[in-house]
Amino acid sequence: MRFKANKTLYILPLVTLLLATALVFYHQRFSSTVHEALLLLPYALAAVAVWLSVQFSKRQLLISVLISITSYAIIQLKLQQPLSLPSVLIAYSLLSLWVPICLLINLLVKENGLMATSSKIVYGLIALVTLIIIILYNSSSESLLIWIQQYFAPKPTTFFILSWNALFITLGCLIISLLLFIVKQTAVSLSLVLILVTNTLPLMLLNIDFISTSYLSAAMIITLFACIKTSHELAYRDQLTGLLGRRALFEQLASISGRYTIAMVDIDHFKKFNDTYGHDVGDDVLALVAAKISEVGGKGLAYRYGGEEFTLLFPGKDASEAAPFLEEVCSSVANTPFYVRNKTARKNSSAEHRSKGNNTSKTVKITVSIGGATKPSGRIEPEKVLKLADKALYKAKDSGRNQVKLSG
Ligand SMILES: Nc1nc2c(ncn2[C@@H]2O[C@H](COP(=O)(O)OP(=O)(O)OP(=O)(O)O)[C@@H](O)[C@H]2O)c(=O)[nH]1
Repeated sequence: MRFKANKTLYILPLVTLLLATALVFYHQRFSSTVHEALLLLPYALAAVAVWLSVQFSKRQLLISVLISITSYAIIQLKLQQPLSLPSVLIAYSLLSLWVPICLLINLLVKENGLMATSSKIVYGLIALVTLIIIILYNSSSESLLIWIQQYFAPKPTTFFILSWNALFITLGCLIISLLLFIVKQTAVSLSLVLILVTNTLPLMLLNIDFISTSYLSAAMIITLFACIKTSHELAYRDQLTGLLGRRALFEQLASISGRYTIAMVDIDHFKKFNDTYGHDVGDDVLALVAAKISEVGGKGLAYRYGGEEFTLLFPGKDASEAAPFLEEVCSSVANTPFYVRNKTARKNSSAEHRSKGNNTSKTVKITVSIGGATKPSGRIEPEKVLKLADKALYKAKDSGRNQVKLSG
């Protein structure tokens, strides 16, 4: 399922990051009781974030939360002493390696739910990395200390104390997470970028008071936001087409005070199409038509109404103003060829068949009929406007399909 990012995707995470930064600067103003309570905040938020990521079966979010909270606990329990102490130095250096490596493994394996085989591989790899780190930490060997000091020792005299090597690994991870976000543009992929940032800042600027509490609380809030956004998408988006569904349409209609035009769009002879090529090919056609419909101009909003019916909504426009955009949608669908292999070819698509070039792929023309209606003046229920648009749609069907008819 893929949903294009909109502005709301960025606002809450950015506000959270700003608040976390403000907390770093102004935390001294709080009383010691508030201070104590804030130290526990990441744990409380992590508990809720773990619960929600399990509910939504989001392995990437769950692992990110667990890594973030483990990092926070280690910073609080082990790294509140001078880095010049060998055990603190080793703990810091190993943590600065463990966090980006685990986040990278989590990021690189596609999200397929908590119990998918790919997720089990992620759990196994992270467990292995963690085990190696624990063994290294407990080995207390001289050679380990020398190796760490050579490659991953913090730079206590500089502002950013993270070693160059750890920084390079983190930057590599950041670039990959940014690329994934650019491609996917989802709340989850954005949260994975920001979780990496909020985990890295406390390690880079460890000497700044309250930095881990602030930014790792932010990491948890960003995860919670991604979970909530995911649940919202599940409730409002149609999975097959990625369009908003009927619930979103009625909420939008309830919020429009002025005039608007509604158009019902219906695929022609879709039953015959399903019967000839099968339901799966029918689903592909629905997705193709949805993609065309969502390109509508005139600030029209596209929804999947249900089945093979779609709705276009033009706030502030009457039917004559919306008509050119409806005509455009109608001809754009009709002019887009749909490639399909017929039913028998799909069934018999054995290697032998394909090697003989017996792949009977053919082009099918898909058309839609559209009926539009403007909200009449006065207090009119949206359902009544939808009925008028439906009547106009029947007119378009009766007049030979592949055309637009307007009510009245
Ligand atoms: N593949 C697929 N088919 C669907 C889906 N939802 C509804 N349909 C099918 O859409 C078809 C609707 O057919 P009808 O309402 O009889 O209309 P039509 O065949 O499109 O004919 P006209 O509207 O008169 O041009 C039925 O065969 C439904 O099974 C879906 O999500 N996927």
